[in-house]
Amino acid sequence: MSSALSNLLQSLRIVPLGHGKQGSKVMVVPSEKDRLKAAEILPEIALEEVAQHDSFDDCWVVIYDRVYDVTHFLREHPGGDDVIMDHAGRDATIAFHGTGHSRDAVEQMKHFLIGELPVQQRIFRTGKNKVLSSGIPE
Ligand code: HEM
Repeated sequence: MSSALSNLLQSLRIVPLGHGKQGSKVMVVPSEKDRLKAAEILPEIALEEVAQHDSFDDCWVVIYDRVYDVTHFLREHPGGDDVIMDHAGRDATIAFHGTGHSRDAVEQMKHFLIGELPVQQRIFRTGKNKVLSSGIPE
């Protein structure tokens, strides 16, 4: 296989098995994001960084020590954008918990997960992500 084609396939994260010697089988390599997810390794994001994302066009919130980028979800949020904007760039755990979100909502959150607080700033989870409080999302 030419190196140009090989480079193109690599940039598309498609790797030919056996370097083309075994026919046309290909393997799709998971993206960095998928690999982090699978390994449950989340980038650490400190509260000071979260605080920089406190606007309608760039909105992060912390819920149970995890950081969510809800910028594109704001307008779709069934509870309205204003209730989330009240906590933009800050911890929204108590408000989120107090609203009594459904299991569906907790599942939906996973799409917006971008990181977790450093261990020293966590309230709900220990260093190994052990849940400290009952009833919080795994
Ligand atoms: C990633 C974060 C969030 C997600 C994915 C989410 C998702 C949802 C969903 C799916 C619902 C519909 C009802 C349900 O299924 O429980 C809902 C309702 C609601 N949410 Fe959120 N939400 C988020 C953050 C927040 C935050 C930070 C607040 C802050 C107060 C909030 C307040 C509400 C309220 C007031 C309702 C309406 C409840 C009702 O009218 O019965 N949500 N949310």
